[in-house]
Amino acid sequence: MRRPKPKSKKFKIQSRQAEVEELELLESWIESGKPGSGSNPLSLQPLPDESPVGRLSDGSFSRYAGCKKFSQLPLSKETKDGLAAAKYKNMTDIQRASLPHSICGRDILGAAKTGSGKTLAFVIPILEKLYQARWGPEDGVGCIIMSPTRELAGQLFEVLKSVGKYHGFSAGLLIGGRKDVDTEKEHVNDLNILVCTPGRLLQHMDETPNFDCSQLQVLVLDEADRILDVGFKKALNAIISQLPKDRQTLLFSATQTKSVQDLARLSLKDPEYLSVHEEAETATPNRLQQTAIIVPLEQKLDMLWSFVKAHLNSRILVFLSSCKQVRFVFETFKKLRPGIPLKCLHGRMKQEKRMGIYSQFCEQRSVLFSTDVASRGLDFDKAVDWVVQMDCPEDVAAYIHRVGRTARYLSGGKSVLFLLPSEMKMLKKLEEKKIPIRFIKANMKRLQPVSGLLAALLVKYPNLQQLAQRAFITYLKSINKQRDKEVFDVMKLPIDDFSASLGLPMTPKIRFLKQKVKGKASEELSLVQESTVGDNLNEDQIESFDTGKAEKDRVEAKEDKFLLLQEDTQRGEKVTEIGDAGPPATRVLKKKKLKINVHRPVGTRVVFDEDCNTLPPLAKLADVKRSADLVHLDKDKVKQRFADLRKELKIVDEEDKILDRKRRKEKRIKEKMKWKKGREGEEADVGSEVDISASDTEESGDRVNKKTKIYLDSDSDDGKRTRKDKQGGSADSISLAEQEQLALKLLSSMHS
Ligand SMILES: Nc1ncnc2c1ncn2[C@@H]1O[C@H](COP(=O)(O)OP(=O)(O)OP(=O)(O)O)[C@@H](O)[C@H]1O
Repeated sequence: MRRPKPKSKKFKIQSRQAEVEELELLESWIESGKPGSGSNPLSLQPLPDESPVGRLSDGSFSRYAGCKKFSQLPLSKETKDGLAAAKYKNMTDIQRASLPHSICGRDILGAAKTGSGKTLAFVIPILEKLYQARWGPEDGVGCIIMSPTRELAGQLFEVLKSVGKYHGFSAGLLIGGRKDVDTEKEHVNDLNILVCTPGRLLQHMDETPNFDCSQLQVLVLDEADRILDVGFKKALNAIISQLPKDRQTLLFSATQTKSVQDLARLSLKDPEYLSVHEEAETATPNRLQQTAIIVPLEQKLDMLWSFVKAHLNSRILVFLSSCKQVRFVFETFKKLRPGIPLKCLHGRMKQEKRMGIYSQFCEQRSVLFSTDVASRGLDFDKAVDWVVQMDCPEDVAAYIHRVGRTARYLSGGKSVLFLLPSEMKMLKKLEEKKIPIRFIKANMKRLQPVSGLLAALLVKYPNLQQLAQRAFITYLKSINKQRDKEVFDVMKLPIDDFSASLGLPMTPKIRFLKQKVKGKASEELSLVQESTVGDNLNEDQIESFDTGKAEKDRVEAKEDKFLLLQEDTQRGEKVTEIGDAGPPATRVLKKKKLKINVHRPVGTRVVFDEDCNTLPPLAKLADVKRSADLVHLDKDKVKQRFADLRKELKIVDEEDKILDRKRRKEKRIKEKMKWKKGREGEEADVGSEVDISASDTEESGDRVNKKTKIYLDSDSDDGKRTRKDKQGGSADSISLAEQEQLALKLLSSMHS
């Protein structure tokens, strides 16, 4: 039953100052073991629970913090019942350390190993806060829990529902990719607790009429360092600017931020930094067995395949660096049928599918290929046996979160990290951060090569070839983009072998690599690198397929670029280069270096000049294209540019046709004239008719056929001219009937 609500709203919306005073009173009360005499209503309220440990022992705060069971904490009966129903009895380290502070309303910076129960460490205090404030449906949004990914938000929502089921609060899950945003808009103001991703929350703040967070009591950032990262910076700043500053803020992560700037952004006030495993020997769960293995780039797929085949009874989570990598490995392995269900998860999938895959993987023993979308926070219901990092994580924090998907809470788990010989420095970095990782050598004898099979698959399924090319490009791009240049060096990669290992018949070319190799324009190159770090370039811009022809001239290069860009727009993909005439900005011009050339595809039309010399393809467009040279443009402009270029092409085609027709006409006229002269000769000497045919039957037959054909051609192709000639009644011309008669005569003479 709900307790009666206080009449004045002032009661629950206290100023920060009042809250601090209240906490001081509460603390002094706990310390002295006597209720404070302050006038703050909350301090006079008996705590909801009469737990002897919280109040009646020696009353010390540390003893209060030393409680081991939830039942010992001064929590509401509803929360306790919820915890008991979900079978949570004993607190984990982070819960024991943080709850005594957080339920008193303090800001918390909580850090603890993965799988150590940080979720409850913030779910409990928000329930308690709203409970203490007697929050009701009409009070609107009282708490916001933010998560960097949709899947994690969904998982947090489930925990909240299970632990908070005896409370009367309303809660909603607001995540991107869901179509029912309009329904959400109708109800969002009635919700007390929002579990959301930053993007969706901001969308509601921007679009939902009367969306109101002004009464917010608690803000929680799960995976706080990730949400405070550059990727969410704009969204988060916009959100924070719309939230009241007088609130409690709880930040949790296994790799917590201590950046003063971050804390200032969130207006944290005297936060409690609680890093429960800081002194621990390892930064990762104790039950996690971690190994690293050197795998040359060209053997990674062989190694992964061999690993999967050797662990058919395990639940395996494989991390790759990009969506395209994930898709390629998933699609090809699926066709090769390893003998275990395969699944994939990445950010470009539809939300329902993502959620479906997530729950299927929880239920079924399978292999899940995933990007880092699954690297943080996810608590797969049934333990993941293996975490395989096929591609090296970008830093130690990413490593910790990835391996943290296994060995959660009390369960064990194993992980393996594939390292390229050039990435060995990562091992040192991991060890420096107290990650106990065992370096092992792969047993190459047991390796099952798969590249040959992939090559065959790529021939059979052209779409796989495209996927392979894209996977190739994105991988190299991802390495090139990495900030840690000590570990990641794209120049050290065996590019051709890597391409072959994906089953590609030839190595797609990447201009930026080529230039690096040549060592030309090193200054420009550094600018390219600068501009590509953290920049989501369209990978199709820099990919091409090497047809094996080595020689390319400048014109071809330009044409190729044109063709490539045309392909891109036809596919409707993002094109960020090419543009109008005019001097491009220096920095943008450097991006030109990322472009690569596509060889002219087979079947490209060859144009001849009047002397029958071949013209460079699209020479007429050279000027146009020159002017279109590489400035950063938006998609519409690029489309417009292509429309113009296509028009130009049409004009060129028309001109060619006219020229061709003219030549053919002239030829026909010449032959006709010749034929007429011959006929005159025949008419003059009728007796020679038989002689001619007898002396050179074949030739004459040919000639007749030819003549007949020419006649028919000329009639059909150039009917107008024939009619005109007929009308003109030229002395040289003969009528159609005459010509037919003549042809028949010649034919009958041949037969006879
Ligand atoms: N007090 C507890 N008693 C029993 N199980 C618990 C307790 N607290 C949490 N757990 C369980 O431990 C697992 C991990 O919890 P949780 O997801 O909160 O970890 P986490 O620290 O947030 O991990 P990550 O850093 O990966 O986000 C969950 O399955 C959860 O149900």
